[in-house]
Amino acid sequence: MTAVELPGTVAAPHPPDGDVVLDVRDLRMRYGTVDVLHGVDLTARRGEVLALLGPNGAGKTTTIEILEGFRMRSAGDVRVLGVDPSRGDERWRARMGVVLQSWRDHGKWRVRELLAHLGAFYAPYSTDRIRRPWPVDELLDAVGLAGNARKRVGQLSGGQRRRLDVAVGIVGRPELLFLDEPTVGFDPAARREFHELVHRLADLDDTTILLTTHDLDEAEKLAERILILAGGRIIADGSPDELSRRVAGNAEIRWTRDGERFVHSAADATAFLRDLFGQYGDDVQELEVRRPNLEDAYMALVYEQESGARGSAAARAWQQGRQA
Ligand SMILES: Nc1ncnc2c1ncn2[C@@H]1O[C@H](COP(=O)(O)OP(=O)(O)OP(=O)(O)O)[C@@H](O)[C@H]1O
Repeated sequence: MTAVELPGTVAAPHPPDGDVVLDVRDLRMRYGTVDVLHGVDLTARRGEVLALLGPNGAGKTTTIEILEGFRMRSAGDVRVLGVDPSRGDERWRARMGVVLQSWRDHGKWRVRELLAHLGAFYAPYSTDRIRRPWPVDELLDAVGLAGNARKRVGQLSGGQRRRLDVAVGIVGRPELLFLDEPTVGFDPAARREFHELVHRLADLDDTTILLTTHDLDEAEKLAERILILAGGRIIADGSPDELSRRVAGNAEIRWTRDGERFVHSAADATAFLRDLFGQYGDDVQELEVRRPNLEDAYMALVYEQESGARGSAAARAWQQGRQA
């Protein structure tokens, strides 16, 4: 049967595609009288890594908490692993992993025992394809906590504690993993190891990962798709390269000649360099070409959204003033 869209209806039917892990249409959230999400649309497929970016207070945590089933949405159509999160049961929950921003209080437990204990909850949900839970020693190795297995949780450093949070999130071998600012407090080596772990989960285990971060460099390294949430909507959805190209700014070219420094901004860097070398040849030294990156794209898109919102708020205020 073909679905017919009636005038006035918005929600399209969810596609019967086993590969679609997240399917969100027109998600809305209101706290009291304040609308935070105005109609968020997003989809994710099996094995995709998505980074959800946006300014403070944009609604990233709210969105993730709704998808996890922790928070009830105000409106919209949401399917997570084919299920409406407000109706998810234990079997559904066992297929998801969550690493929240806040710490849980497991202070007196020892690391190894805690993971073994939590892992036991997942054993009944083991399948032929996915053996649950993740064996504790392998898991400790994977998150870089093997040397701290006997420590009490309360004795861990901030970064070690965050690694434990990640271990708790993945002990059930989730098909879908939510990571809310996962690397806050990580030193550079821990951050790199964590990035390898994320690639391993996505590539080898086909885990779909939705993460939030304010570290755009991390987003660029980890995610094949970037979603920018601003003004209560997803204002951009694409690969880091696609987003950078969308706000195609000029390339910045730096060089020195006879000990003097030069900086030039050019729309067509290749043509400019051809001319530069044609004119000065070997005298051009210490050449650097910097193209717009994800950070430039993010700043431009969020600025555009915010100045548009300020513009329309001013227009509304002006209109109301005229009507008063
Ligand atoms: N329980 C709540 N009750 C009322 N308002 C809330 C509640 N939780 C969040 N908010 C508000 O909703 C908005 C979105 O918050 P949220 O934590 O989802 O944003 P975020 O994008 O995750 O921010 P950050 O980057 O700072 O972590 C904020 O204005 C926040 O104050």
